[in-house]
Amino acid sequence: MLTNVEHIGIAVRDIAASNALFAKLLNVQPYKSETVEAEGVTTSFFQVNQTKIELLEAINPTSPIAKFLEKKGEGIHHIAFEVDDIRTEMDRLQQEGFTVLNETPKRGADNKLVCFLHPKGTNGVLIELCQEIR
Ligand SMILES: CC[C@@H](C(=O)O)C(=O)SCCNC(=O)CCNC(=O)[C@H](O)C(C)(C)COP(=O)(O)OP(=O)(O)OC[C@H]1O[C@@H](n2cnc3c(N)ncnc32)[C@H](O)[C@@H]1OP(=O)(O)O
Ligand SMILES: [Co+2]
Repeated sequence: MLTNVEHIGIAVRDIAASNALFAKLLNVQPYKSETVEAEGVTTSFFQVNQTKIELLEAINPTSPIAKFLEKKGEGIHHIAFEVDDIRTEMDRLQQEGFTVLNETPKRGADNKLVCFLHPKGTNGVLIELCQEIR
């Protein structure tokens, strides 16, 4: 079951500059910064009440973020939904005809297991599912 929007991912070119910008905008400092080598990204997380924003900077030219910035420029990269059981949701969505981009859940940032749905099957929006690692 999808429970809530867990975070909105924003692709940025310079995470230090964007951290300062979003700290000013949201009036709060990022609560976490984390590099996820397997995804080719450095992230930072801001929280405003129930809403989380994930800033993403590419750490190499083959990162999905580097490709996204090249094609579309900075902006919203994905919407992440929290799920109670990621494997059950991956199976359900596959049966519903969505293209799940990884066969098994992978380790994301902020203590989560994650998977992605191809944006071509979701009206051009990259969807992330995430489940807290308990
Ligand atoms: C930090 C971990 C984690 C977390 O815990 O929160 C993250 O958030 S990691 C975020 C970064 N990781 C990912 O994005 C992984 C999932 N993405 C992918 O597997 C790929 O990026 C992709 C979506 C399959 C696209 O890869 P690829 O086909 O190699 O790239 P192209 O550049 O050729 O794109 C093809 C096509 O798709 C469009 N596209 C790409 N990314 C997005 C996007 N984020 N939103 C909407 N559309 C996207 C791209 O524009 C191309 O379209 P056309 O040009 O019309 O063909
Ligand atoms: Co994310």
